[in-house]
Amino acid sequence: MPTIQRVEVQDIRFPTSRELDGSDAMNAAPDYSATYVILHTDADDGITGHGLTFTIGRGNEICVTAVESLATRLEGHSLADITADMGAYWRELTSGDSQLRWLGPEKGVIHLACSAMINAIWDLWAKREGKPVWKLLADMTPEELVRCLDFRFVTDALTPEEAIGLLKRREAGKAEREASMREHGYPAYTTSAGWLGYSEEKMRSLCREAIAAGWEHFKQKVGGNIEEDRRRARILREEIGEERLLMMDANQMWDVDEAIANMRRLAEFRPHWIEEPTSPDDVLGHAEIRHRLAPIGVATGEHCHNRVMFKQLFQADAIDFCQLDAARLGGLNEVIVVLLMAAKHDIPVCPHGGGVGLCEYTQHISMFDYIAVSGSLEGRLLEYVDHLHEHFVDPVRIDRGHYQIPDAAGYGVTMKASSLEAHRFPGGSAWQ
Ligand SMILES: C[C@H](O)[C@@H](O)[C@@H](O)[C@H](O)C(=O)O
Ligand SMILES: [Mg+2]
Repeated sequence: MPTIQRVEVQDIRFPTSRELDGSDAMNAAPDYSATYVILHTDADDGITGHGLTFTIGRGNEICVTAVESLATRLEGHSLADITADMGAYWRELTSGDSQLRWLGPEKGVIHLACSAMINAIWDLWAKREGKPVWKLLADMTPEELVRCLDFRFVTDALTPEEAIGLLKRREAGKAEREASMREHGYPAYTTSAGWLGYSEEKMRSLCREAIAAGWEHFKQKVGGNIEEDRRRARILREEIGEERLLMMDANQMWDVDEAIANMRRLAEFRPHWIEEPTSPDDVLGHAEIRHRLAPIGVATGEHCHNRVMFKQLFQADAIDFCQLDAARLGGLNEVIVVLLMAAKHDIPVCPHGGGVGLCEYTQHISMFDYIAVSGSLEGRLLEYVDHLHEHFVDPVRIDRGHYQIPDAAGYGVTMKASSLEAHRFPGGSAWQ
């Protein structure tokens, strides 16, 4: 097994704000960006580990600096030593340097940086095993998987022994579920038609294209002027009809009472869920909204920064859908802890997709979740956003609103060298 010799990090940005792709009420004009990590080893097999975390433009350079500050905690480690006890290494990277930990702890820029690095390790590991990450995980025994996890701060909700029990109860049927993923793929919804900055004409034509391509579930951005939200909801319902699902996403715009009042005015459009109705840190606020808005579901997670926050959201019965983020949690290890807690609480996980590379990551997470953790598709939909996939060596493949199982070895976010070159900030040609 090789030794990781060098952590390379790049500031990669895409000028998505020019077309208002990805725009919402809180994030008016994002430039989808990646703090992009490449792990170089001493092996002569040409294999490098690629990981990224997602930001929306300015400040990406801060995240790049955070990776540079953490790099010496990874350089010089052998992959074998890391993977032999990855739970221990995960804790070492996220908490081993108490001065750096002070910047979080386990949240914010420093945790985003850990995420990019940890996911790059998984990519390297899976590429060397010749497997996609979902398969690397699904082929592990419960004990091997649990050894990758750090249960610190969540043992009151989930112990390693319980986690092994949860995984064992899904061992029967794994092969059948894997076969079913290969045949049918994983069901998804699309956010691409509903960005807040899009005109009525653009929304209508994107809805029509999406329906023709087989999409059944749509998400709308809300949280602007409530009359405008209602107008856009009416347009979307006109286009998608009464039967297809419509989700709404307020991107944290409202106070608790405001969220309830506004959603009551949007209820006639029959939203399946309201996403990020308020501050992502307000666990009890989400519980209150959920209680008062039922049967409209409450969803959150793209800004939920660690397993402790998710633990509380589950314990407080605050959410109906867990939208964990592959690049905001501290990489795949922490994602799996959240998948297990969600399974214990019977909360469907519908990961946050989009950005740059998030769909490429989350397909592995949801397929692994189905095969080995939850064993169910009920209430579960992967998010799909139709931007920037052309920059990846192995982009996601969608057929009739379903993600097709990824076959390429690794964690999916290896970008084409030409794309990295063109989008390097500020020198790349996309920024001239
Ligand atoms: C700024 C981003 O595009 C967000 O609007 C996006 O992540 C969104 O919340 C989503 O749920 O996909
Ligand atoms: Mg969202």
